[in-house]
Amino acid sequence: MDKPLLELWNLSKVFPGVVANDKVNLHIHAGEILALLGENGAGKSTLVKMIYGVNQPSEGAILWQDREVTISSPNQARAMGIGMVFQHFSVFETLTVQENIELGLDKECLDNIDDLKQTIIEKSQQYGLHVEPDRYVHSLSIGERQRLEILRCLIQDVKLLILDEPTSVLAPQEIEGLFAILNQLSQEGCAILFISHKLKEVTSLCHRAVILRGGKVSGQCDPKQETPTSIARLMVGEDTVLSETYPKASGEELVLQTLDLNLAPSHPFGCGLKQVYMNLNGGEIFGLAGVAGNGQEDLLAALSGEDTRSAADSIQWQGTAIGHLDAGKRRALGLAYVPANRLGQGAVPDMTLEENTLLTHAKSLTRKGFIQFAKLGELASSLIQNHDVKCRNGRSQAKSLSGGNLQKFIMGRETKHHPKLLICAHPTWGVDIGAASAIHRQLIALRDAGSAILVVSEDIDELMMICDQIAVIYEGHVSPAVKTQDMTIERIGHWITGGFLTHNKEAVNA
Ligand SMILES: Nc1ncnc2c1ncn2[C@@H]1O[C@H](COP(=O)(O)OP(=O)(O)OP(=O)(O)O)[C@@H](O)[C@H]1O
Repeated sequence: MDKPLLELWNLSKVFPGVVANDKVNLHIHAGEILALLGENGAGKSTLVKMIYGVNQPSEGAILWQDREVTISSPNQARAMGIGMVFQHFSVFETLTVQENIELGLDKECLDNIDDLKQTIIEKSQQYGLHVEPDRYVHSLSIGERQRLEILRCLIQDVKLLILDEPTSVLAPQEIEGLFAILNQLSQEGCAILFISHKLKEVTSLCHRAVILRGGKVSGQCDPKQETPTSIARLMVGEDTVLSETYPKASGEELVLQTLDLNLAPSHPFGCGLKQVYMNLNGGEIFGLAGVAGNGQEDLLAALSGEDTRSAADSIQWQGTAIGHLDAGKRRALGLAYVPANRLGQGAVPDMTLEENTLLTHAKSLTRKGFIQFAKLGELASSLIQNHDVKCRNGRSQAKSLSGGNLQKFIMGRETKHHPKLLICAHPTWGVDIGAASAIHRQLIALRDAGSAILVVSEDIDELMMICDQIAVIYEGHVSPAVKTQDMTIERIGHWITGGFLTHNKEAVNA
């Protein structure tokens, strides 16, 4: 067999107080699709960041095409032919898609492209990525931003493409499209290093899987010979509960209702909201399915109070108009919110976990205007312990946590005081399979304690598992809600592309 394209020899990375990678040996051949698996905090992102030149190893060696190299920056990695799509996007909000791509290309690469705009359009069409070159990034949904990142790598001549959970916000059809591209790239000789918590994807796409545990390689397997469950067992051991079925519930008490909720798009490329009617009942989980970019962000902003442009009486809280109330006033009523964007919106990156706890629990943690630090420390520690958040302690900065661990922390913080309504976007995005089960149980327990819960997710299996009612959002329209036991995956698939619009009246009246 040929020499590997990339080899890691005893590669370690130590952060203050944390050994994130411990003597990792790993190789990948040209054309190979290698999965890198492991629980939240296992060290996957840290490892690939060393390959991409973001982090420098504390010890060990990297061999590229059989020669030892020091990859001192992402620029150097790109020049060598290594591309990476990050879990947290590294795009400039105030620039267009084309400008962002241009910034990521070195001069030599740019000189070889006659017309960048045309190239973007062609690549985008070729790979079904649907990204328009003139759109500003701040107007893109999370799914679209991720597609921009993928496109940016594909425009360069990549020999190794690293993808850190690339499919978490893509719709099923888009995932199929991406996999076709990845298979095509692999056949063309491009190596692919693929981090995912979605084990079904790993068994269908990857040629080999390496499992990390506590920063060390703990095993490897041929995913095509395994099932998602057997791989999960390799990752988390035998005792973790991986999935359950939950009895469906139906709630009586109406907590939040939208009545003809309309909202103009918040940016020129948005779709806004159109005549949205929704009932969120206590003791019930309401799931909203849909492809990213169909108005989910507008809806979440309108319901959480981040956007107060909607008519006051179009959002009712137990019969009182609240459309004009800001997020703080809605929180005071008992609304909690887990946004899609964990770092930046869900938590302030440079603040510690304690400070981030204070942000949404200020009322219970202050007396006469003074912060009760002892109480704050206790609360943050209990969130860390109860939700198995892997970090040093409550004084760790939010940005130092792995993606999944930060999500577990935010979920814990928001559910701590049994909100009357929890609005939750992508609750298990980036979370490992064991932690995802724990979050599902947490949501069900909250429901059973009487809270109303809205879950916005693109993971249809997840919605079918935990929700009591499901509706679909398409271009700012929300379909009628259907009891989960009467809903089918086929129907959701049909509605996701707007299939409910023509039958809307009949469905509502049914
Ligand atoms: N800049 C940093 N400073 C301090 N600790 C860090 C830093 N980056 C990562 N860590 C720690 O290193 C460990 C490994 O984190 P890493 O992000 O590599 O995990 P991961 O396997 O990618 O997890 P996830 O699946 O949640 O994304 C974690 O304990 C994390 O808190």
